[in-house]
Amino acid sequence: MQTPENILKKALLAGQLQHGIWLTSGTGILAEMAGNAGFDWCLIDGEHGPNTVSDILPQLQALAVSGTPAVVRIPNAEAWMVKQVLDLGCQTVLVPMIDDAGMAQDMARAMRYPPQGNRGMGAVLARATGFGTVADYAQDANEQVCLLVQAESTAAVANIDAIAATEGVDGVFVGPADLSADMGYPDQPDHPEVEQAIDHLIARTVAAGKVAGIITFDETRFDEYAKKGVTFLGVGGDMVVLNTALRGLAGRVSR
Ligand SMILES: O=C(O)C(=O)C[C@H](O)[C@@H](O)CO
Repeated sequence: MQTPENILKKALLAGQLQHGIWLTSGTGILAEMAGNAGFDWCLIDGEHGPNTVSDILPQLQALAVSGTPAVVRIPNAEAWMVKQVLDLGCQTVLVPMIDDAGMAQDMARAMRYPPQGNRGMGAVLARATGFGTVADYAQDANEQVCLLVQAESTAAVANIDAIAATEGVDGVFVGPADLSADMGYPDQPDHPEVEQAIDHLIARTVAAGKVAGIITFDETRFDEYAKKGVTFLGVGGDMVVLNTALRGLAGRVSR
């Protein structure tokens, strides 16, 4: 058994637009459904979804069966959280609220084994190596992991060039909701000043040769972001889609 190739990282680094869905149900059954739906990736959200590592495992297993690459967003920029999800077998990690290059570098180091980083050795005990089946995991893992950091504050806007230039950061994901709140426009990601900041973050990330990402639930904006250079494009959330569909059906049949 070989270290699995991170096909999502390969596609993103090749500049291929990859559409994905946020998973916040916390269940393997929804992960299985989303994994078989046809998205390029599915993100298990540990920040805003009820997803502990015990909840993440069955979702990773369901996505592995579907063949859809998994991404895990950890709740906070903590090295121990990175270690847990990588050892679970996740290869692409999204880290929220990265404000400067120092934070980005800490996460880049947590993602990789020495000498590039300080990820603890122990995957031989874990699902990432098939519990010791993958012989060369320690040699191959650094190349296959993918770190996406979130720029979603005024500090991140000021520091975007240093964040994007950080070695070991593969991409920068813009968080419109948190960015708008930090700019003083909560729940107004479409505010002109927020839009300007979003465009700046995307442009500087692309200029640095890194993967640019964002999420929007507005289907009319997918092409716009793609034209700006976004390749890691979130297009919705599982529970929002389900809630909308349920309420729509109920509304059509209610007396
Ligand atoms: O700040 C944001 O926007 C994000 O980080 C994405 C959100 O968490 C996502 O759930 C959509 O609102």
